[in-house]
Amino acid sequence: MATNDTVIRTEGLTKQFGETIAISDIDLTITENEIFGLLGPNGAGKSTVVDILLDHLQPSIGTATVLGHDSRIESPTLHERIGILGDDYTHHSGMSGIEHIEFAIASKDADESPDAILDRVGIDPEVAARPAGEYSSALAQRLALGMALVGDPDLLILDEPFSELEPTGVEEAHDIVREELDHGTTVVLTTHRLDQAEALCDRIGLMKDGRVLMVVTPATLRDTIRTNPNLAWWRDHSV
Ligand SMILES: Nc1ncnc2c1ncn2[C@@H]1O[C@H](COP(=O)(O)OP(=O)(O)OP(=O)(O)O)[C@@H](O)[C@H]1O
Repeated sequence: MATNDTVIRTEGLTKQFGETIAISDIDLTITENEIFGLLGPNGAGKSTVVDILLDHLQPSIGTATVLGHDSRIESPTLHERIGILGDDYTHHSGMSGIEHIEFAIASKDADESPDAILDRVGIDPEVAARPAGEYSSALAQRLALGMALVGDPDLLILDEPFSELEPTGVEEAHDIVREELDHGTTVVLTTHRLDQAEALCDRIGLMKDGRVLMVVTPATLRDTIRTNPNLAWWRDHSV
């Protein structure tokens, strides 16, 4: 049974695209105030899980409940409680960085200072005034993280959020995610980087071929991978 502090619950979650089974029979319970990672190789099904949680996709079978709402039933206010950094984020090339943050603030009916958000993600005012079309991929990902932080979300969903960042940027982004957790935000993130999941997450779901093979803690992650014959992929791809 789900408890009061359950933020996300999936039961038998399955998604098929034609002949391809993208995810199969996924049961997950993610609770308040944790950073939960979905760790797996390309094609494991991480983004499909995220897209169902965000109601961007409908499951073929099974259910997902997010902040108490069935993901299949549209909720007009749920988006205001969730911060999203998708793996396919795009910016409007003619709009400046600060205009993107102002747009996110307006769309969430939030009351925040764009400058404070930009400062948190390390974009200085001069850069924020430039069109996002001129941004490097790392800067664009910082801006996307900033947009996700708008509105002090109860839930942050981050799909490969650090893929474009340089090592110091990754460290800074980890700090931001931990600060969000300290403010009571639950975080779900996907990554294919074992070291990043280990450094940041409280619990980690190991995904491969559309299944969550097991859920481990960072403390047990490497030992589990070393000793479990079903987890050979991670042994060969440990960073
Ligand atoms: N719209 C779609 N149509 C057909 N197949 C899809 C679609 N979306 C995903 N898939 C397939 O479903 C499987 C899971 O893909 P998914 O993108 O969820 O994996 P992932 O773990 O997020 O990988 P990546 O890190 O590469 O995004 C893959 O085999 C993928 O090709």
